[in-house]
Amino acid sequence: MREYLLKGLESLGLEFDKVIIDNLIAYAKLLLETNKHTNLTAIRDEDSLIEKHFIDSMLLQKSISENTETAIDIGTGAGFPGMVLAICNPKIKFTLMDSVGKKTDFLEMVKNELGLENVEVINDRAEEFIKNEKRGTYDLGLCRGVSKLNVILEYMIPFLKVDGVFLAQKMEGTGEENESENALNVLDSEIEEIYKLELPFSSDPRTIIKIRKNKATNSKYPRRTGIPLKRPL
Ligand SMILES: C[S@@+](CC[C@H](N)C(=O)[O-])C[C@H]1O[C@@H](n2cnc3c(N)ncnc32)[C@H](O)[C@@H]1O
Repeated sequence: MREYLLKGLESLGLEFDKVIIDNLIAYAKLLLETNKHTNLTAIRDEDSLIEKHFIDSMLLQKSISENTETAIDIGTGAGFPGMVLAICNPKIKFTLMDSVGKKTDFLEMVKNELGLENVEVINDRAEEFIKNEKRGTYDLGLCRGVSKLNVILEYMIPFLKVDGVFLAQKMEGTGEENESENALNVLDSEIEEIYKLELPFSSDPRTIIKIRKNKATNSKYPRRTGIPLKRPL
């Protein structure tokens, strides 16, 4: 598992010290172990887990600005991409949020086992947690596999500081950016870059959409819990 991870990182041009690699491996082992009795991910094979969850999360690493102090991962599930990036970036404070308790219980266990002081785990929905004085407080937003772009924009943009960045991970060719024009306008945000990338072993294509928040968000967003999904902007 370690060799496979190191080979993947090398092909992305990334290098981390031994403590970080040890933590990533310990996290992967905890996930494989916990997944035997609690369903956290459908990926059970070690190499696929490393490529499709760990390396996939690290595709974002080079897009994280050096000035980033705070990050939020909405719908982090078993910690992708947020827990991986928290381990790789110990100086950034990460909030890892999910509405499903068994997932946040697992992340709390990983945080404690690895002694990760830069990680806060929250069991809540984005539309509720925003009420906790968290509006406009994050430099970086992360979200993978939660919903369509026009839905997750409404969850995410209110959390970001003005000038903050949302790095949305998408499968290639969904064209969701075309359906998101209204959401981007209403939330005073714009697409700055679209990166087309590949996973190193399977060559599966991946897209990262870099979105910048330009102005403070109107306090009516996000709308009530469930509405962003039911009636996307
Ligand atoms: C398909 S999983 C993706 C998990 C992880 N990001 C990944 O890529 O492996 C989507 C997750 O988003 C969470 N979720 C969906 N809507 C949410 C919301 N409004 N607030 C917080 N979490 C949400 C679900 O509980 C679920 O764990």
